[in-house]
Amino acid sequence: MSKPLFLDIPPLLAANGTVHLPGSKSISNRVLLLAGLCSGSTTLHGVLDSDDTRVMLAALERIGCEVVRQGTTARITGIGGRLPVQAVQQEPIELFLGNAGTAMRPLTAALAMLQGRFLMTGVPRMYERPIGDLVDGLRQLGCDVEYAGTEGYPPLRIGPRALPTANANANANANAASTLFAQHSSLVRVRGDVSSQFLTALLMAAPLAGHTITFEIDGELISKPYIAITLNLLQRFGVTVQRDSDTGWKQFTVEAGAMYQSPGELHIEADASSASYFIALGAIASDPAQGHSITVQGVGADSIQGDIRFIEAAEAMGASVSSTPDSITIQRGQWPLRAIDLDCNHIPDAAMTLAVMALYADGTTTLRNIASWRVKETDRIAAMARELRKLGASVEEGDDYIRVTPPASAADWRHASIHTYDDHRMAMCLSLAAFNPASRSVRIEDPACVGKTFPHYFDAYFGVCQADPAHVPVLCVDGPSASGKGTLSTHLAKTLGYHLLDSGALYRIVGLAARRTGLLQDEGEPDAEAIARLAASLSIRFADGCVWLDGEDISDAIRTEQGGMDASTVSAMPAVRTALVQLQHSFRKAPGLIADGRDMGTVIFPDATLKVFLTASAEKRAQRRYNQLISKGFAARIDDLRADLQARDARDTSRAVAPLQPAQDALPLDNSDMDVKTSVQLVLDWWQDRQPFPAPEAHG
Ligand SMILES: Nc1ncnc2c1ncn2[C@@H]1O[C@H](COP(=O)(O)OP(=O)(O)OP(=O)(O)O)[C@@H](O)[C@H]1O
Ligand SMILES: Nc1ccn([C@@H]2O[C@H](COP(=O)(O)O)[C@@H](O)[C@H]2O)c(=O)n1
Repeated sequence: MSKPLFLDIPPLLAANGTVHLPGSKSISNRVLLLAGLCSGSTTLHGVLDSDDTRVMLAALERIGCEVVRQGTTARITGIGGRLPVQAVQQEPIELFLGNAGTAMRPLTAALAMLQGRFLMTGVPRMYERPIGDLVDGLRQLGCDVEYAGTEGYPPLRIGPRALPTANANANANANAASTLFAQHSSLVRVRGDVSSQFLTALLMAAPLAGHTITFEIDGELISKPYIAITLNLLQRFGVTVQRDSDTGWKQFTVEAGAMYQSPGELHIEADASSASYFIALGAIASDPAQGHSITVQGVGADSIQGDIRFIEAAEAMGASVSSTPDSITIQRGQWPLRAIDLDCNHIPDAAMTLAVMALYADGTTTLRNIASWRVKETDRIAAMARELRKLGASVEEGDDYIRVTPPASAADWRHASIHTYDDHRMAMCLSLAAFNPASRSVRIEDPACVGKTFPHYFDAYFGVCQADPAHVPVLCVDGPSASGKGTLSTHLAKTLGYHLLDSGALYRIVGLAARRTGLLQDEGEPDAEAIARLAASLSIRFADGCVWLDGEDISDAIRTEQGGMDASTVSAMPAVRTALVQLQHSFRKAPGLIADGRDMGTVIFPDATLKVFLTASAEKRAQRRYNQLISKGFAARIDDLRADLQARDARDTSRAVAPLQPAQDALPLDNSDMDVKTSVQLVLDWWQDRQPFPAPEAHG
């Protein structure tokens, strides 16, 4: 199935717990490139695994670096400042960089300094993000960079840099050319007021020039903390950048002879911009009176990232924050939050989070000096204004500011389907709106866009958020054996981003455990109370797509036909059913639950939002089970399977407690002649009909 179209977040109440953040995107992509330009190998720990780092790694491999990845560790063997022979060719190598500004800009600068031909491409939004100032800077250094589409924007065509020899475009001549070049020095003027990534890109590429380069900044340099990260990381790779003695932000010099030197190993700290969502979460929803707090691990007081200063802004709004060198703990301080008026130039990315915190403030919040928002993944000022208005806020926007006034009262909050503009930060920021005092649910469209920097954001978020179970939506799928409940439920859970309860698995586990302990035998009457006590004592875990009993993976052991019959036997015991009720209720957690079984809609979740009673003819079900077993290499006879199914159905339907029957308000679905895709879509349509949001449009 394709990417989920939306994620519906139910009203949330509180937040408490610890979050382990992924590595910083800014640091990951910088050090990946620096490692790729070095000689020898560099082992990087804590590398962010996301869309933006994936395109960088793929590009490095294409230009000749060796990349070995294991989890969050990457070992990069670099090109030693020179393209391998196979990369120096007539036909350009296309490097697709998605919407990753942290890959497009520095890679363009580095490759333009070398002797190859490249076509730098990306997604359509990348072609709307200006790059002209970087290209101008590179051309001042003799680089051959052309626009392959619109003037001033990617895609870009890169050719070999002009070297001061008659026949300069072969690698073999590069040494001689560099010697000549080393006697030169260049002065390059760079605009500093559109994106600091241009200067970052030029500084990172400067050692490749082979001569001294001084960069002079035109206009006020924005996002200085990102330049500070660049300077810090260049230093760790052996490159010292001299700065002017006036402000330190007007002139930067990289001397001839500067060379990248691998630090051998380097640990990447967690992403401070990603921390901002959890800092805000703590400020909004971690009430110290209830003993709640949010702790963010992996980034703290020692961070080199500018967005760490988001803490100061959050404190100004009322958050109570304490830090260690590599962690931050946040609780609610002042409530409601305090409205602020802040110049956000120093925290351009994290400042978006303040715009959503402003929804919970005691007045109007103004965020200034944020013009760079307009040239990010989307026009973030316009996007933020539009989406906050949907929630009921009053928003004023200017070229470089946004002013947010929260909804006047709880009644003024509205259910909103938040469009995310393929911008990860829109999705993550706006998820915080689910703490609204009106208990309105919030829909986040295209939630997978968080993959740009934080692929497991929503798991981390819901892992520390609490909701009133009564507000957590449940979709029940009940029906007889082999009707396709598990298949349908799995697809629904994936599409809706919900948890999954396979209640049949619980009875199968109890059946297996009862048989193993001798409480269930082919002959004689089993002791139901003893089996119920056993059921209550089991340590059951669903993780990594497997079912675990006391640390043993029993996924296959419970799936046999004998397992189904044993489950059916123990499930007819009232005491066993009672023993499993609380465990089943504990699955009802934000953002929602798909519950698969026999009595989900009748007994366990009678208040479910939607109940589906799934059936298919006995012939079809037997045939499906037969196909299922044969495909797994098990011997099976279709007549025996049909008889087993019918025996199981008869026992499930006729038992005294929680018999298999449709809930009164269940919608029947006979999928005898329906494929999986059609039945999934039908149920999703029923689900959508019960939501307060308009039907979503498919996105690309
Ligand atoms: N609509 C459908 N059309 C065709 N095959 C289907 C359909 N739904 C499910 N199947 C297939 O039928 C088999 C049984 O489905 P599944 O295991 O989901 O049923 P179930 O109701 O969960 O069974 P049980 O109650 O025994 O756990 C699977 O191989 C599945 O791929
Ligand atoms: N809510 C439920 C779910 C299952 N059972 C019993 O468990 C048996 C196995 O279930 P599967 O869905 O995994 O096949 C089933 O035959 C039922 O007897 C139940 O009682 N209530």
